[in-house]
Amino acid sequence: YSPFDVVDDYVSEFEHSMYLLKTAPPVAPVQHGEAEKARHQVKDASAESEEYDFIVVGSGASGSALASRLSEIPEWKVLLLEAGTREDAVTKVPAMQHYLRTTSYNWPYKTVPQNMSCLGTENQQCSIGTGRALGGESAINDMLYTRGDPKDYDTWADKDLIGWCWDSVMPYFKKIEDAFCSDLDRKHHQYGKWVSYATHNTPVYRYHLDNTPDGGLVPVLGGPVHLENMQHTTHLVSRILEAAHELGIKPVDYNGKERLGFSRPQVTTKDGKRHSAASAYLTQASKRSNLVIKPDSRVTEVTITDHTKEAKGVKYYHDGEMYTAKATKEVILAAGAVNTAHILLSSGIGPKHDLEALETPVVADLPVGKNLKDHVTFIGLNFVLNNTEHEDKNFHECQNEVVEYLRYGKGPLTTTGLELVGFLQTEASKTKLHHPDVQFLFTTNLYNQGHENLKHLNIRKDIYDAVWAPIKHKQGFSIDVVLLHPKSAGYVKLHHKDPFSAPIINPNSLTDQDEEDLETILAGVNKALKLVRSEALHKHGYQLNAHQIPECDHDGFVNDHYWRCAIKYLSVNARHLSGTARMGAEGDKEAVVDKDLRVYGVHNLRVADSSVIPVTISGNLMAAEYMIGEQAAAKIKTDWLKEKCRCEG
Ligand SMILES: Cc1cc2nc3c(=O)[nH]c(=O)nc-3n(C[C@H](O)[C@H](O)[C@H](O)COP(=O)(O)OP(=O)(O)OC[C@H]3O[C@@H](n4cnc5c(N)ncnc54)[C@H](O)[C@@H]3O)c2cc1C
Repeated sequence: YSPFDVVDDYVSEFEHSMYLLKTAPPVAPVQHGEAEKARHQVKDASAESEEYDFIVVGSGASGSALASRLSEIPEWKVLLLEAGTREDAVTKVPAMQHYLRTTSYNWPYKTVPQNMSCLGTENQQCSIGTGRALGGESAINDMLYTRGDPKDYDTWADKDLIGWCWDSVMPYFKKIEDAFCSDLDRKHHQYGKWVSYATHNTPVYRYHLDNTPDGGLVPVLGGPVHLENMQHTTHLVSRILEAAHELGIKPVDYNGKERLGFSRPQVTTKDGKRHSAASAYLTQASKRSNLVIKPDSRVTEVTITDHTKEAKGVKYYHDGEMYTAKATKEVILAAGAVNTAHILLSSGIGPKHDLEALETPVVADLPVGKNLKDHVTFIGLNFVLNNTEHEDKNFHECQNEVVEYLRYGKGPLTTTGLELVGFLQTEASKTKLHHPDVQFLFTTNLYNQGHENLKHLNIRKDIYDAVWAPIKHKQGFSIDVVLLHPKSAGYVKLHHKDPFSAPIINPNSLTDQDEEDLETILAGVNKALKLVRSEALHKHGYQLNAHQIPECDHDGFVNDHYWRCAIKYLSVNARHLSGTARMGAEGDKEAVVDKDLRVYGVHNLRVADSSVIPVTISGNLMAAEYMIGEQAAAKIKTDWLKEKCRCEG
C-alpha cells in the first residue's frame, strides 16, 4: 500500500479542523453587550418553547451517560444541551491534548490571584479552563481512567449518603467499562478478550469475542467506555518499575483490589484514538428519535416557578438568539463543577447574602459554590538523562507516525506522554489505613518543549526560561505529584448577575492552616527523589534538572526549604474540580443536593456531575463522573417509572 493513500484524506481533514480551531472567535465569556442584545431577542416563552420530559445540561462524562440512559425509555423525550461544539479530527489524536486546551474546546477560565500556589504563573492566576465540547472534558483531558479508592466512597456513605458506598458504586463502574488492558485484576473489571488475527498482508486486528455454550464465538457486550493501556510507551516504564521494586513498591492494577503501587495507565482510547463520552455514549444513542442533542447551546438559567419552586425548563443561547425549553418532568444540571454552580447561582439558587448583593432574586438559600476542591499538582520535578539530546524528526518519520496511528492505532500520536501512574501513601499521611495521599504521573518530555506548550498552564516566561529552557530538547521525564485529599477549599461566585460573564473562581490551594497540604506534597517530592536515586534509575544517568526557580534559590541547596518554595511556585490546578453543589444528608448545612441528587428546596431539579462530590476521591475524576451519570439515570428511572406504575394502578 502507499502511505499516501492512508494519509492524504486524513491530513486534509486534520488541516481543515486545525484551520477552524485557529480562526474560531474567543468563546467565553461572551461580551456583556452581546448578552444584552441576545436577551432582547428572547422568544416568547409560552408560544415558542419546545417541550421535553427531561432536559440535561452539559454533555461531559456524566451528562452523556445520563442523557443516553434516559433515552433508553422510548416514551421519554430527552433534550441534551451543550455549550460546546462537536469533536473533530484534532480531538481524536491523544498527542494533541495540550494544544486543545488553548482552543475553543475550552472555557478559558483563570483563578483569582493565589497566595500559596501558582506563584510562577502570570499574575499568580492559575489557568483553570475546563472542557467545552460534545463530550465535555473527556474530549480534551488526559484520558486517564481511575475509579478512586473504595474507602473514598465509603466515606461518602458514612455521611448518611445511602447508595454511595463502594459496594453500591462498583457495579456502575463495571457497567461503564469495556477494559482491554494488560495487568488487569480481572475479577474487578468488565473486560474484553483478546483474539489476534494476522493475515499475510494485513495488520493484526483485534476482536472482542467470547465463547457461547455451543462453542461459537459472539461479541462480548462490555460497557460503552473503551479502556486500554497507552498504546505507546518508552523504556522508561520498565526502568521505573525496576526502581519501584527496589523501594518495595508493587506493580498493581490501580482499578483492582490492590491499589497502592505503580500501574500502566488505563486510558479512554479505542485503537489508540481518543474515546470521549460523546463517542462512548452519544454516537449510538443519537440514533434514537427521542433524544435531541443540541451543541453550541449555552444555558443561562433554569426557569423556576415563584411560589411552587418547581423547575420548569431552561433558557439557552444559540447562534445569537435566546430560546426557552420546557421540561415536564425534570431538569438535570451536568455542566461541571464551575458551570453548574454558575447556572444555579444565576437562577437564584445560592447563598442569600451573595445573591442579594447582586440583586438576584433568591429562590433557595443554599451553599452553592462553596467547598470547591481540586487536586493541586506540583510540576517542578524534572529529570534529564545524561544530557542526551533528542533529535528533531524528519518528514519521513513524521509521515510514518501518521500512518502508524491511522492504520494500527499505535505510535507516538496515540500517547499524551504519560508512561506510568503511581498511587502512594507518604510519611505525611495521618491515617493508619492503606489509603493513598499522593498520585505520581510519570511523563516523558512534557515541560521542556518551549514556552508556547505551557501556555495552557499560564506559566510565566521568565520561569520557563530559568527552569525548562536550559533543558529544552534534552531527553528526560517528569514526576508530577498530585495531592489527592486537599484540606484547603475554595469557592465559585458570581462576578456579575449577567449569566454570560465569567464567574469568580478561587481554589485557595495550599491555604490550610496547618500546611498539611504543602507538607504532603513535600513528602511526595522526597519519595520521588528517593525513587530516582535508586540504583535502577541512577545507573542510566538520570539527574535532577539543575536549573531551579531563582526566587527559591536562597542558598544554592536543593533541600526541603527549597522544595517548599518551589511547590508554591509550580503547583497548578489539575482541574479535577468538585464539591460546589455538594451532596449531603438532610440537615447537613453544607449540602446542596440530597443523596438522590435532588436540589434541596426546588422541585424537579437535580445535579449530576462533579459538583456533588462530597469528599474528594483518590484519583482523577472522569470515571467517577461516568458513575454519577449512570447512578443519576438509575435513580430517575426508578422514581418516574415507579410513579407511572402508581398512576396506572
Ligand atoms: C485539562 C484536563 C485534564 C484532565 N485529565 C483528566 C484525566 O486524565 N482523567 C480524569 O479522570 N480526569 C481528568 N480531568 C478531569 C475530568 O475530565 C473531569 O473531572 C470530568 O470529565 C468532568 O466531567 P463532568 O461530566 O462533571 O463535566 P464536564 O466534562 O466539564 O462537562 C460539562 C459540560 O457542560 C458544558 N456546559 C458548561 N456550561 C454549560 C452551559 N451553561 N450550557 C450548556 N452546556 C454547558 C461544558 O461545555 C461541558 O461540555 C481533566 C480535566 C481537564 C480540564
